[in-house]
Amino acid sequence: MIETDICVIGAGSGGLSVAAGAAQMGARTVLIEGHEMGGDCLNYGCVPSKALLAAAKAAAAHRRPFPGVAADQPEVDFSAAKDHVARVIAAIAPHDSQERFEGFGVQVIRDWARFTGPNEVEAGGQRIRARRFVIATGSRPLIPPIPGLAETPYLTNETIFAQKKPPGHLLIIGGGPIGLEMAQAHRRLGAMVTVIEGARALGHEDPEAAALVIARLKSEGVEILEGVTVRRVGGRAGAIEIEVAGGTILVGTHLLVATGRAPALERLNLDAAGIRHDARGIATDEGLRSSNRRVYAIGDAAGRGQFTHLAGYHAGLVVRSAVLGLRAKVRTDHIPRVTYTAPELAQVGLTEAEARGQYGARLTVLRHDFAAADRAQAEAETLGFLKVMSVGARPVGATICGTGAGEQIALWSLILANRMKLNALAATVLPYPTMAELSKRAAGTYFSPKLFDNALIKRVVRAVQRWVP
Ligand SMILES: Cc1cc2nc3c(=O)[nH]c(=O)nc-3n(C[C@H](O)[C@H](O)[C@H](O)COP(=O)(O)OP(=O)(O)OC[C@H]3O[C@@H](n4cnc5c(N)ncnc54)[C@H](O)[C@@H]3O)c2cc1C
Ligand SMILES: NC(=O)c1ccc[n+]([C@@H]2O[C@H](COP(=O)([O-])OP(=O)(O)OC[C@H]3O[C@@H](n4cnc5c(N)ncnc54)[C@H](O)[C@@H]3O)[C@@H](O)[C@H]2O)c1
Repeated sequence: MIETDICVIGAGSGGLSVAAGAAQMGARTVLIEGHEMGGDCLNYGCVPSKALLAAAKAAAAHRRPFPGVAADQPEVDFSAAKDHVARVIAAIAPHDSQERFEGFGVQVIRDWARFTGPNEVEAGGQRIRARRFVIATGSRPLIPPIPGLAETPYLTNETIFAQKKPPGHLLIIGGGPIGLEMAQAHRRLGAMVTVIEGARALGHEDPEAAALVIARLKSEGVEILEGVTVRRVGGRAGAIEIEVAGGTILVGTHLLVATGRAPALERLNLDAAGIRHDARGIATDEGLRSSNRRVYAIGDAAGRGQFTHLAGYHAGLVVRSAVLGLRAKVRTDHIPRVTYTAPELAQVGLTEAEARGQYGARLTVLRHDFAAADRAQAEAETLGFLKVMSVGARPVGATICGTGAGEQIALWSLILANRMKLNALAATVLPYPTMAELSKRAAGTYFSPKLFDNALIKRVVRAVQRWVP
């Protein structure tokens, strides 16, 4: 029997942050991981996908004609690109390693944890009793009940990055962030790619921004079928067949299923601890506590969104509450998200449609095309736009679509997180020429009519000019 202050289940983005914080602040901490340290993000998610996209971007840069520079046909070595992916994971892995966490004083147990009572779990042949538990078990691929799928070889995010040979023709079911990032990466690395999306690709995103991404992928040769129902899947490795509504049969060599994620809760025996949950995740209050007050849930397992930075944010709140005994209240209005296709699609706060629904006529949308930025002209990267949703001078959301959107959204994340007004940007001096200037220009667009189309100001200026020596 181990007695501890904090027991964290799952050593991924969320669990590692809680364990590191708790142990370094002096709480006795146990961390239980059933599979690989680092969780999905490091091993099967963000890290390998961004590394593969980076290799694909390098290939695309060769193909891109630039004024005065001829494009060429790059020689793509798919297996070397995969070696890059493995190297990146290996470079980051020590940061998430058992040794590093043991160095912080965390007791790490490598096994699957299951609750045996309201304040006890079992793992590695030991019983662990804790004052507080944190469930950070992440999510797994949600596999839809498509006839024939279970009998057909298919890939998910857990297996695609280990493929060393390039797929001849990759069929992807699902046009969300996973589907589209993998579609572009594989297309740029030489594969034929077909995406079959049942509804709208990137359907949660601003439609104008999603359309820009989809148009670019199509122009690079990715076939994207939207509003298409998959009726049946069949075939064998190297010869996959997908029958869609209408009877058309799509043929490819490999199949990737990217149709969403389900919280990974099955091994936890949650009922033994009285922890309420449903298909979306563990039910939590605004302090991230479950129906069992000793137990918190964070990250993908909490069903409030699936991002590494969200899991990290949850972890910070739990350290505040469970370790320091302070009040913690979760916010959602300042969480950004980025789809790392080219162009990137970045969002923080409300989209235009959401903001219109909430604020109606009080909403002002400040919009600028990338082409308006001198830097975009210099880089020949003029495709894209920035849109800021503002109620009065208080921004409630920002959408950026284009090269570097994921970096540019940081400014708006800062503004929304700190509930700053557009005045803060107007008072900021940004270096010229940068893409960030577009953000400042959005603030300028809000204030200029108030300054330049204002009869009172004109009268004041005339008076000042008359009387001031
Ligand atoms: C292909 C892909 C690309 C992605 N790209 C991005 C991105 O670019 N940016 C971004 O922000 N997010 C991205 N995500 C999402 C991101 O990976 C997740 O939101 C994040 O990993 C969630 O962190 P977590 O701590 O909740 O879970 P995880 O990081 O998945 O960690 C959960 C851990 O718990 C362990 N576990 C599960 N059950 C038990 C048990 N009973 N006992 C012990 N251990 C257990 C698991 O083995 C796992 O290691 C991506 C996801 C995928 C699939
Ligand atoms: N860049 C990032 O931050 C990043 C990258 C990848 C994943 N993620 C996270 O992981 C989550 C999961 O990604 P995802 O792309 O798997 O899920 P998703 O839920 O975002 O998208 C899945 C898509 O599949 C479609 N779909 C579902 N069933 C289908 C069917 N039977 N036939 C055809 N289409 C079907 C849905 O309509 C949807 O558009 C994301 O929502 C995100 O939170 C983040």
